[in-house]
Amino acid sequence: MNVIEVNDLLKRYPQRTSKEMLTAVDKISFHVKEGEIFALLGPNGAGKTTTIKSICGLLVFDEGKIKIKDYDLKTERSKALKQISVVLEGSRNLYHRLTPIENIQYFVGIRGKKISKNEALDILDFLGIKEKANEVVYTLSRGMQQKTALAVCLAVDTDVLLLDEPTLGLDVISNVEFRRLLTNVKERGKSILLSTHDMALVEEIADRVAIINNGKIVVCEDKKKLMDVFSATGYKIKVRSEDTLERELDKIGITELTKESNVYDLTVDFKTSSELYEVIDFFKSRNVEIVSIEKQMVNFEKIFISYTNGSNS
Ligand SMILES: Nc1ncnc2c1ncn2[C@@H]1O[C@H](COP(=O)(O)OP(=O)(O)OP(=O)(O)O)[C@@H](O)[C@H]1O
Repeated sequence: MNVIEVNDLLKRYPQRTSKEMLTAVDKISFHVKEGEIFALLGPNGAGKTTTIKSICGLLVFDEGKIKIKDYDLKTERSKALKQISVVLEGSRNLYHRLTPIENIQYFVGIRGKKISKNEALDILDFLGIKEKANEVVYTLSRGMQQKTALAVCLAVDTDVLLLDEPTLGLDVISNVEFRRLLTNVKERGKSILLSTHDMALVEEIADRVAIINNGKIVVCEDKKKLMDVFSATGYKIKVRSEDTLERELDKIGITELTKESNVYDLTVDFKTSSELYEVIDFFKSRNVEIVSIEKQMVNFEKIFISYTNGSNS
């Protein structure tokens, strides 16, 4: 079952400096399945926040259709919005003069629900900030505030969570901790749509990912499949030869070459495994010694850059 369906979403903003409208989100479509972590990954200005704000009803979009758990956001707005809770980018998710407990009770209250102090404490405990339950939010660190915002989402107890740049501004330790927490939240049966330009976050916790660039989705795929496809293509090959090979190597599509005495370190991208065998035959036929062949480890950065042509993230 899909918990969110976005179809042909279009959002344009008026610009101050020109009469032309800026297309922030350009007819994008994707869906989030029940129980998964779906990441919207893109560089600055790609349209991630605009998408998240459209889904949570904070922006009026120009065209397209958004469904949240079968409720159409335009025609069944309040039912649709009841299905989700949101942590927006930045620090405006909480009342900073209230404590985490008070924030939880307040936000649960405005949803027409109730939560006891002990239940709220259990959630804060789950997120590792129970000892801060009664401190006012503005005295908490950025990471603790982010966990408090997540605690509010869990307390409101919707099945679907929307998180805009959840790890932005967190230090390395908090970042690692937050990733683990999001996985634990998913294990509680929640579905998560997050936007980010944090590739480590996507690599570690996302089930599926859509890469968005200039308002368009350039790829939407199961993360493991995407990583498999990419890791299948890159090889590091070390060969030894008394002869000069540079010219010959041009024929086999080397992407990187370094040479020390008579040892060549080569990086090659193969589209199919038969291309690899062709290269092995090529070396054999020239009596070139193959010292080693290694499949390159792929990280998400490489995938991201190849789809966005290196847009800044
Ligand atoms: N209120 C607005 N008025 C005019 N233009 C806007 C407005 N909000 C966003 N934009 C523009 O829309 C485009 C998409 O912005 P958006 O904030 O959705 O991107 P993003 O992917 O979330 O970026 P970031 O990672 O920097 O937060 C950008 O070019 C941005 O300048």
